[in-house]
Amino acid sequence: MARYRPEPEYTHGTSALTGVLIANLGTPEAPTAPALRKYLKQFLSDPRVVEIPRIAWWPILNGIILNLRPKKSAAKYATVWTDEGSPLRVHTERQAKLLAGQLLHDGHGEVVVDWAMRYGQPSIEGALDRMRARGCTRILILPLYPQYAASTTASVMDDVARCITHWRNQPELRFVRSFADHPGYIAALANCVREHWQANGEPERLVMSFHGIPRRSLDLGDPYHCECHKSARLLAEALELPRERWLITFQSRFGKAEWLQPYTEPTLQKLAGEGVRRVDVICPGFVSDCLETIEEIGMECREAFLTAGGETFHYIPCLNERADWIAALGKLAESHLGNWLEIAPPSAQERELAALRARDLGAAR
Ligand SMILES: C=CC1=C(C)c2cc3[nH]c(cc4nc(cc5[nH]c(cc1n2)c(C)c5CCC(=O)O)C(CCC(=O)O)=C4C)c(C)c3C=C
Ligand SMILES: [Fe+2]
Ligand SMILES: [Fe+2]
Repeated sequence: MARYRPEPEYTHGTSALTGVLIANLGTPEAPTAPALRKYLKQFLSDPRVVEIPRIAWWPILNGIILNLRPKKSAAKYATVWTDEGSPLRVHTERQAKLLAGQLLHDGHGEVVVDWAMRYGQPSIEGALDRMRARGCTRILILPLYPQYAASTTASVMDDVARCITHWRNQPELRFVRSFADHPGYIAALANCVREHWQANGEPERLVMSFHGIPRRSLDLGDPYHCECHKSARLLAEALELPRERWLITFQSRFGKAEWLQPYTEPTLQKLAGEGVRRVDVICPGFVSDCLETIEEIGMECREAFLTAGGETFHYIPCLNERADWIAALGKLAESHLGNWLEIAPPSAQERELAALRARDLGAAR
């Protein structure tokens, strides 16, 4: 096959459309050891995620991790799995559909919205191919990671670049790098906390737990740690919380190396030991509930806090499908779409011509 493949459909300049591609991490197909093995193999083979030289990492990954972890992780996934599937996948799909509705509501009905996962299905490659087939020549990539990290955001960017390497007619691309300080995102988080407190009363401490990364990444210049601190500070400011009532922690440590500190679970145990009776935990780095929030925070950390002498533990859910968050997501997308929104969508006649050309091209091949 030619290195640069023929375009599947002929798209003429004037029939070009604008698209938004929502991307998230990805999740196994089922809460089973074989599905986990496949997922973890792809995930943990990404050099953006594990920055250990291949020669040293392969034997550990294939010899130890992929033999032990799938079974253990599958059991954890089984505790959060729903009739519709993995929570992360369910929320991401719903968010993409709601974003399409929001853009329509905001008067941008001609924008194509699709969604994909960095690992597993639906893949970024498949989504980009679908968008190309629909005539998108301008694509905004919107990773659902509020804070930039090389292991997440940059990995999405790498994969998009890899996917279009073989395209002849490449799209114009834009990326949302991060939205850690986006006013709509912060306001939605604050509303979520306030509503929780109106219904359940206030805790002694609000713990803001973010997914960790290796400490070494921070030393090498990854801005993730800084962006987490910014989001947390802005959320505390929006809630008018005095400094002594909130704290930042990092969860989901993987392996033996040092990760960003302080760690979530030991901090909760320490708080209980110091006599703090009620904590609320929120995970502002995740916009969708998933294994790491429902199971790790809502189950494991709850247990750890209560066992250490704490009395009341509330996990405040992620933004998920909240209307204020979807409206913020719409604003975020619109601000990055910018002048693309001013380009007139193709007319019915232009679409018809493009379809005819595609047919002719198909016949000519
Ligand atoms: C091995 C290193 C890992 C790094 C670095 C890492 C960074 C990172 N991850 C998220 C978001 C999520 N991670 C999730 C699960 C998960 N993460 C790791 C490892 C690293 N993450 C593993 C091995 C797993 C799988 C579960 C397990 O076996 O423990 C999830 C949940 C996915 C789901 O299906 O529900 C999310 C979301 C961020 C934001 C991040 C860096 C900032
Ligand atoms: Fe992770
Ligand atoms: Fe975890």
